[in-house]
Amino acid sequence: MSFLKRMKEKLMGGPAKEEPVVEVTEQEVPVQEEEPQKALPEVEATVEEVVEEVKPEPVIEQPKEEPVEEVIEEVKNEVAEVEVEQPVEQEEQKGWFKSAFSITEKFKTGLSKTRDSFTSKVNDLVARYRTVDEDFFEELEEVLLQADVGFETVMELIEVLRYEVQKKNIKSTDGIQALISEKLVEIYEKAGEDSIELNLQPKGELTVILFVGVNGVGKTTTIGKLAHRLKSEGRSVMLAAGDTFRAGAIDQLQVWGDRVGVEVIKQSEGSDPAAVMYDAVHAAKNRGVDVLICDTAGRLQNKVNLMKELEKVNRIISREVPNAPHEVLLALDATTGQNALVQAQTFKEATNVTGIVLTKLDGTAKGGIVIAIRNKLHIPVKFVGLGEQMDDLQPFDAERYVYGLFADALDEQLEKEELED
Ligand SMILES: Nc1nc2c(ncn2[C@@H]2O[C@H](COP(=O)(O)OP(=O)(O)OP(=O)(O)O)[C@@H](O)[C@H]2O)c(=O)[nH]1
Repeated sequence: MSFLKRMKEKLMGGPAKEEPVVEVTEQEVPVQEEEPQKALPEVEATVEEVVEEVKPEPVIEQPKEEPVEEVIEEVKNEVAEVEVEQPVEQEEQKGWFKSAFSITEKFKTGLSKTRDSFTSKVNDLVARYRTVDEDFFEELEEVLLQADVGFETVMELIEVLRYEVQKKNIKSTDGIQALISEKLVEIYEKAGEDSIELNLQPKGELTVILFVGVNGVGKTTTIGKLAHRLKSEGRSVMLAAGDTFRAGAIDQLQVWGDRVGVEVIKQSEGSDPAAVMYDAVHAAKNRGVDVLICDTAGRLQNKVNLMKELEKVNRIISREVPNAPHEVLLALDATTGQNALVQAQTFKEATNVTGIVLTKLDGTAKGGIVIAIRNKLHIPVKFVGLGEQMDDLQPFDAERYVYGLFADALDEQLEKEELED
């Protein structure tokens, strides 16, 4: 079976394997209603501007100095913006009964900025070069580099494509997008066998998830979305407000806690994050909570301080819960491009990062960063943020991702294949 047919079967055929199914009866979920897709903002920057933007900046992030009241007000507005129509209880009943197709559509919508820029250039190349030759490969290389796929990966991909083209005696560029997609998935999957599944303990045993990442990457929002997701799967969740440093961070997490309907363990601003973790772990154990999600401060004055802070937090958690934290998730903002890679490198050296959550993938025209992160860091991208809605945090899926990149060209190619059969 061709790559495209296999892909179609997976992406359109029934519930996605990795989507957990909530234990609810059919009566409780009468009809699967699609939530309206929020229109994405226009691409604001040209590729050249975006290239300019990704020049690495120093990793050091200074905390925001906004007054607490302003931050709380801002967060309330943000939360109000992502308000879904049904109240949380109703939404929970509905669970995560998303069809494979609707998740695929989320990737397609979320990657539309990248598609508009990167993919339209590939399509343009295909239209200009009727035959696959050296000039075609050179231009393709350039387009891939501009999409932040990363130098090594681009070189590898071009080499593999050259080999395939020769082996299969491919002359025409027609349908080359399918071959690029297939090889991108192969390269992505080859980079690591490790699972993107969260390392969750069996129900009844406490799982501790630590979130790290610099300020402003969307850490708090992601914690809120993940709490909602886990709760919708039937797990009890608690949050620990370990970012005691940034003004307003505790209140911001509390707003999300209220929104999702989970308890937030906190202390006053400026207190020791390790003390908050200690309280939170005890509270979680006493209440028999399934998952404790811990926020941490995003300050990176220097690596030594970061290491010390994370070491202390880790030590407290692992002393109270053997083998915890079970996940250390690093939140990275996809719109910061190569800077996200620099941040990831620093965190990787400071602590044992087990997975990456790439936020705001919908906000960048350079969605190739997912591949660069995977290949450079060898840390699985476990979730991607594809928008501001609650369920726009999705487990990463390489096939859905490449479909999101080349949707129209792949649909067209598949149609041709099916007609030929
Ligand atoms: N479009 C889009 N926006 C997102 C996504 N994730 C987060 N955001 C937005 O990014 C903004 C910042 O997110 P926050 O969670 O408030 O991040 P922060 O408080 O500035 O910083 P930290 O919590 O320290 O990361 C908010 O407006 C979020 O709605 C995403 O996947 N897509």
